[in-house]
Amino acid sequence: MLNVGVVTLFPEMFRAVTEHGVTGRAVDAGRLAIQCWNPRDYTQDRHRNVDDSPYGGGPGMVMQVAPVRAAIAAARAALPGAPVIYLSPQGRRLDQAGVETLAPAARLILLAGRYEGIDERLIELEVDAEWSIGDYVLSGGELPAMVMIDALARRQPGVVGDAGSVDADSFATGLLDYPHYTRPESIDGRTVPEVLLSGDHERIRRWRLKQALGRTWQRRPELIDRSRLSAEEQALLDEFLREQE
Ligand SMILES: NC(=O)c1ccc(NCc2ccccc2N2CCOCC2)nc1
Repeated sequence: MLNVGVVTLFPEMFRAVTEHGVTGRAVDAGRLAIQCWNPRDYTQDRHRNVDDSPYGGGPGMVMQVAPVRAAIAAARAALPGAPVIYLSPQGRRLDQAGVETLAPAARLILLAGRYEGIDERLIELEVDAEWSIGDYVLSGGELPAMVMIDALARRQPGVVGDAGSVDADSFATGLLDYPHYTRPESIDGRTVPEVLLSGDHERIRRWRLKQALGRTWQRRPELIDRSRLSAEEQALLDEFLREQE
């Protein structure tokens, strides 16, 4: 059971993961819980202000400490011991290995920033880890939080139907995915590779591994350390590359 507390000004956004697909079913099955805490509910002023002008000037506004800190405190009360993760461009780059390190956590609190960011003292006082989903700037931390929730939910037992499919997930193998096909057998004259119609499961396994290795070598060679490939993998990659010549 993965229990996630999210501190966000836009709780409605998280219906994207709680009401749809694999993550929506995980919520229904009680394998995933997402509860949002809105800093605006912890403001003391009539205008429910959560931002203010930046010291030192410059464009935009900065999220104030007090309302965010109070929302985090409420989340901590509901999720004792949960680490607080801040999604930001300054964070550690999230990859599948990073997902694996986070997956064992039963409880997490995710902090989604808006405006130009959050007062640095909030990060010093409350944040345990900063993570980034990639080197690009978004309008808020909500989509990165949902990316992390989805990736972590898939690692929870029973969330993804066929457990095998998670292990075979590309990146779970450290490789890109092999090509997938389904009916009809021919589309605009393009047919399905006959090996996939052969029923020969060993041949199909080898073909898929060859495709994964070849595509990874061609598109993301840095993901492959040839010295760590098995003899079979080396042979399949060579065969793929020969066929490409
Ligand atoms: N790569 C990521 O994981 C990622 C995460 C969040 C994010 N944005 C929210 C945010 C969070 C923290 C600091 C600044 C900001 N931004 C607020 C809007 O202005 C730009 C800076 N963007 C990209």
